[in-house]
Amino acid sequence: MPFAVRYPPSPSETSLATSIFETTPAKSVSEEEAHLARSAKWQFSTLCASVDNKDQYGSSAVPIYQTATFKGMDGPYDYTRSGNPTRGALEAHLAKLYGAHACYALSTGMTCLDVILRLVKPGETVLAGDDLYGGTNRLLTYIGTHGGVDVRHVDTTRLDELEPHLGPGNKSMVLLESPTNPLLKIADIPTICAAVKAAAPSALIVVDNTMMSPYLQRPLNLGADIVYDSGTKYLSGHHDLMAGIIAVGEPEVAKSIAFLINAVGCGLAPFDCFLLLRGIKTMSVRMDRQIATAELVALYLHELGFLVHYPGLKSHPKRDIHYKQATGAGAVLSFTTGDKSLSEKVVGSARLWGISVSFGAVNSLISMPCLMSHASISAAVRAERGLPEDLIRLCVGIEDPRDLIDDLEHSLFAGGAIVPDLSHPTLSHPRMANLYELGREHREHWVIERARAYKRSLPENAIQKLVDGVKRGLGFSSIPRKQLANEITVSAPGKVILFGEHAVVHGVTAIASSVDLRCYAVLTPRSDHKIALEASDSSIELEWDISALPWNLLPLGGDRGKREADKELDSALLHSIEALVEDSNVNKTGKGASVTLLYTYMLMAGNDVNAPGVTLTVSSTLPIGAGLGSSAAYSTCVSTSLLLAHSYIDPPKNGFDPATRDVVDSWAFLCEKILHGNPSGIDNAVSVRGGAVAFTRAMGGRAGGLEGLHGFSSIRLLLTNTLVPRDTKSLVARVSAKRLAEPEVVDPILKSIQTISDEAKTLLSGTSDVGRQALVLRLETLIRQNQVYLTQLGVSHPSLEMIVAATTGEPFNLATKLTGAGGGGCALTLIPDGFSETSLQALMEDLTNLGFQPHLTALGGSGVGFLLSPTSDERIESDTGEGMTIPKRSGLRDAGSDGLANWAESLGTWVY
Ligand SMILES: Nc1ncnc2c1ncn2[C@@H]1O[C@H](COP(=O)(O)OP(=O)(O)OP(=O)(O)O)[C@@H](O)[C@H]1O
Ligand SMILES: C[C@@](O)(CCO)CC(=O)[O-]
Repeated sequence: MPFAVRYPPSPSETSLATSIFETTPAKSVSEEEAHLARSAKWQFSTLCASVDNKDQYGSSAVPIYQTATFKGMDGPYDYTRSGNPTRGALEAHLAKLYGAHACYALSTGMTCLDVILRLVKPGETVLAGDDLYGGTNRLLTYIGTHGGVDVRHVDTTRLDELEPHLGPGNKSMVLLESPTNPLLKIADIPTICAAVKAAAPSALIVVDNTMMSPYLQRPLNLGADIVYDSGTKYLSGHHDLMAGIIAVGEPEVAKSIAFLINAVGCGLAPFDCFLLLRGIKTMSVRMDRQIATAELVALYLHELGFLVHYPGLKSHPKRDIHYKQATGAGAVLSFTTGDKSLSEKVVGSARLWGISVSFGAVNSLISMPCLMSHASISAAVRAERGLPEDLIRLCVGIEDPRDLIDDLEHSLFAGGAIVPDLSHPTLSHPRMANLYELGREHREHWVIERARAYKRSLPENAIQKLVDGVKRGLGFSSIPRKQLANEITVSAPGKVILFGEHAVVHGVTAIASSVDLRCYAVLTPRSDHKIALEASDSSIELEWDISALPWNLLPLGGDRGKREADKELDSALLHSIEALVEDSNVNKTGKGASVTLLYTYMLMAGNDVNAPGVTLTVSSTLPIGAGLGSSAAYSTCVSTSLLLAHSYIDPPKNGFDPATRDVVDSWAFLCEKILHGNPSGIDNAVSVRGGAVAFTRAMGGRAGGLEGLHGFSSIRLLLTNTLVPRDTKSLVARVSAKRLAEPEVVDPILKSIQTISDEAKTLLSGTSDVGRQALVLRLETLIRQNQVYLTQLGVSHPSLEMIVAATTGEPFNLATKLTGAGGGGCALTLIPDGFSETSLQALMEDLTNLGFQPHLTALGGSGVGFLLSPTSDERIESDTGEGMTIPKRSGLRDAGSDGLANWAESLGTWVY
């Protein structure tokens, strides 16, 4: 017996204070067994309504045992903190609903998380989501900073983001939620549970099921160990009490939870248990109505052209996964208007929808998560986690859907988000006898008709553009389509970071240089009004109808005449493009590359009523995802070619002038935000401008800095690719999460890296009077120090450590660190001037034998390049003897990685 306490009676004991309540004569064993067999098949609503109550006076409702203590020594109860009959009845009832070994009723949903987190010991890891309720985030941050727990925020709806954090030796707790709140992202719970258990058998999987309740989803059956649910929401349904539920599948875990609840004293008070029991009886009936109305509200907003997050909508990218694990879409949805102040006006105009936090009650609620439920998460972290500031959350109650849609329509109209469509036959909406008596199709028809009487409010010129765009897309426009006259051929280099990766994201200076590996791209005109992407390295061949792109979500307002890119991504447009690309059968590389191309194309086309159809063909000598800035080189190529195609910049005759480079850089940075999440901007800065730089990101009102370094190019570096794939976006997010959780550990590391970069900057500025040999020795020391700090930041990898060991030990005695985001990818080794060729060959052979790919790189070199005056296209004779043009894109496709640089040179004159 591990704990010397008396537990509250467990539901499996069906004790329910039998000795206190039992009055009716005992049934025969066979009669009781037959009843149990039949009741095991009861439907959920029957289970909700039938509370097992054996009151001594036959009371219909479970009595409230409003007492702190119980007399005597032998009864099942002594003190209400440890157990109470009203709570016992509630817990037994909940265990049936959750299909749990045991359920516990606590004072709030947050208390549940607090108790569960006490199962984690200092040094262990908690993997939590990145779309989280603000209160959850607050408590996790606290246990991260005060409990010595390694709390990491990753997108737990994505297995590939979770997996790198799991390991058999890494005792962890994984917190899942599906759908997430408030973005309604879906995690494939059974698949994630199975993968977590396979990779880390000792991990405890915890699911916050509040958005679904046991009516729609029972995660213990899907592989979870512990489930919690804020009883304040659907279970109680009336917003008149606070409660939390923990449901557990295994007796051992149940014992620990019971111990903690008793020790802390956070069991639910008897009166609240009574209220919660009462609420549960009507849960499925309430929720049926709430879900049916939520579906109508989601459809209504979708029809109006808003980006709506709701798993019940056909457009939800993970709708199928959701319905495999849950039986309904729930009654919470969210949408964006495209503008924060517009959203505030809409929310402020609501009357029937109460402006309030929380959800699940019979009354409908409207809120702006960034200002309310998620306000305790800083704006920067919200942005990092992709929570749009203009997001409106709707929590649908049981009011009549006609009134709810009426009030929402009024709010959207009063807030300026929609305007009446004067061409629509009627703006009056005759009330239907009873919407719920109509079949689903009729209900949806009512909603769609209603939405069609309005349209999203756009400034006049934007409406004209939209109309033109639609006409063009449908092909009955008289507007002649613009076509690119020629192919546009561009290239851009990758980069190597010598000092300061990751720290640079947080405002520390980093030192980097372009490398002799490049991405090449050809933008080819096409006449079928499509946009296509071909990437031969990654076998991508995709195309989209330009008219099928989500033009209605193009951000409005702002100065669309300006050439520079916006500073921030428009989340509504981005999500919609992601959903479009999600449908194509393509890997992660292809998805990122496609979303980047389409997003950039659309934003630029927003200024051009007549955007041309194009195919972008890319190929790269850079390894993708290896820390050498392949994404920045790709981003620079996409930006430059599209800027030229949309006539934002002129074809450079004598090379790119600084102002044009700034324009290209601003777009490349926006592309990097799509691919990276939270890039510092160093990779695109180097790719666009070439050469070597000291880069400091502009942050918190402080101006950034970009300084050319001229003592750099003669340094020889060996780059060794571990061939371990990884994702910059999640590594950057991991460091941010660590900083959030452990600022006292991370901030001093950042400070030390700043000192390293400061010294390196002086050494490499070309003005340092330190002798060459001393300079190289000093750089080697700085490289070793930087690697230690990167390891402490958690971004090294066993493969990188192997390279460090192979290069730093005898006989080579070199200095090595990871470069770029780490977690695999590449290591860089400084090759001092006197290092013999024989030793270098031996070293490269050793590294190759270890399974790595070493590459001696030349540093510095040109930034973005443009093929100026192409030699006449290669011509070949066809069978008929007629000349046929071989487009450059075929040359690019066929050149192969090794032949790319030669192919590019053979084309003609490049300017940079
Ligand atoms: N040649 C290419 N073709 C298509 N997409 C590419 C190409 N090069 C890069 N990308 C895009 O960039 C992504 C790789 O970006 P990621 O930031 O993970 O790696 P990296 O840029 O090589 O490393 P780092 O940012 O650490 O230097 C790919 O998944 C893909 O979407
Ligand atoms: C890891 C990082 O510092 C470098 C990636 O090449 C991220 C960035 O600066 O954007």
